[in-house]
Amino acid sequence: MSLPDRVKIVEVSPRDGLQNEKGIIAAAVKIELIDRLTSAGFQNIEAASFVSPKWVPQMADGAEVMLGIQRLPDTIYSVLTPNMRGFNDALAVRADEVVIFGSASEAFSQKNINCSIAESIARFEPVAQAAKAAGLRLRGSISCSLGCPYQGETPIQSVVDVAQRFLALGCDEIDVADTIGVGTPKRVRQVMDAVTRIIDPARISGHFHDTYGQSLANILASLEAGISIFHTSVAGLGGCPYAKGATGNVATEDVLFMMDGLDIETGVDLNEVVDIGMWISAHLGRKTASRAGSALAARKAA
Ligand SMILES: CC(C)(COP(=O)([O-])OP(=O)([O-])OC[C@H]1O[C@@H](n2cnc3c(N)ncnc32)[C@H](O)[C@@H]1OP(=O)([O-])[O-])[C@@H](O)C(=O)NCCC(=O)NCCSC(=O)C[C@@](C)(O)CC(=O)[O-]
Repeated sequence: MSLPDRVKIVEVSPRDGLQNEKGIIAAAVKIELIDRLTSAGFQNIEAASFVSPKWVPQMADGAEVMLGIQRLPDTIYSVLTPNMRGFNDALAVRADEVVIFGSASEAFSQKNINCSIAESIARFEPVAQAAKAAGLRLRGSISCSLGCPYQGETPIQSVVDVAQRFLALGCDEIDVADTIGVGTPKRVRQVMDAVTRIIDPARISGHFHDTYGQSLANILASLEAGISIFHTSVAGLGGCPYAKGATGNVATEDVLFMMDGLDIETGVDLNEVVDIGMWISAHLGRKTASRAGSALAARKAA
C-alpha cells in the first residue's frame, strides 16, 4: 500500500507527557508548553485531563491551564473526560474535543478508572451524548490494545469489541493505544487491519509508548495499514500512573524526522519542536528521550 502524503500529529505531552511527573509542575509551565506547541504548528494538542485529582494529582489544574493558553481557531485542544463531572468541566473551559478512555483489558480498566469495561461504556454514554449535543468532537481511546501490564497480551477481538462500542457511541476518532509499548510491527499490523475492517482508517489513530523501542517501527506498520493520525510527545515525555514501568510516548522529534524522510507532511516545524524538547527537559531536570532531538540540538549547538 502507498503511504499517505500527509499525517496528523496529535501532540500529547501536556497531558500524557506530564501526568506521571512526581513533582507538581506549575500551570504557567504547562501553559508555556502548550503555547509553544501551538506556535510550532500542531493542529491537535492534548492539553489537560478532567479526572479525579485523587487519582492523578498532576492534572488537577486543567481548568487553569485551558483558560490560560493562547488558542488558535483551527487548533483542536483535547481533554480527557472519564465521566459527566469531567465533561462539564471540559465544557466550562470550551474544550474542542473530549476524550473518553476505555481499555481492551478488564484488569487495566479496573486499575485506571475503577470499573469494568462494560461499566465504563455505560458511563461514557451520557458523555458521548452531551458532547454531540454541544457540538464537540469526541475521541475514544482504547488502552492496552497491544498488551496489558496485568493480563499480558490482549486478544485482537477485545480491541475490536471496544472499537465497535466507541463507534456506536459516535466517536469521531478512535485511538489504538499501546499503553506499555509492548507491540511489535507484525502484531500492530494485525490489530490495525482488524480495526480498519470495521472503521474508516481515516478515523483511527496510533498511540504508541516507546518502552521497548518499537514505536517508530509500529508507526511505519500502521502507515502501511492506512493509518494517518499519530500521537506523539515532545522529548518522549510520559507514562501512565497505572502502568508501572511504561515509558513515555514516542518522541515527537523522532516521528517528525522520520516523516520528513518519508516525504510525508506534518505541518509541524521540527526545528521549533527540538527547542521545545530541550527546554521542557531542562525544566524537568533530565535529558531528552528523543534521539533525533538530541542529535539535532547538538548539530545546532555546533
Ligand atoms: C474515573 C474515576 C473518577 C473514578 O473514580 P472513583 O473513585 O471510582 O469515582 P467516584 O465517582 O467515587 O469519585 C471519587 C472522587 O473523585 C471525584 N471525581 C470523580 N470524577 C471526577 C472528575 N472528573 N474530576 C474531578 N473529580 C472527580 C469525586 O467527586 C470523588 O471525590 P470525593 O467525594 O472523594 O472528594 C477515577 O478512576 C479517575 O479519575 N481515573 C483517571 C485515571 C487517569 O487519568 N489515568 C491516566 C489517563 S489514561 C491513560 O493515560 C491512557 C491513555 C489515554 O493515555 C492511552 C494509553 O496510553 O493507553
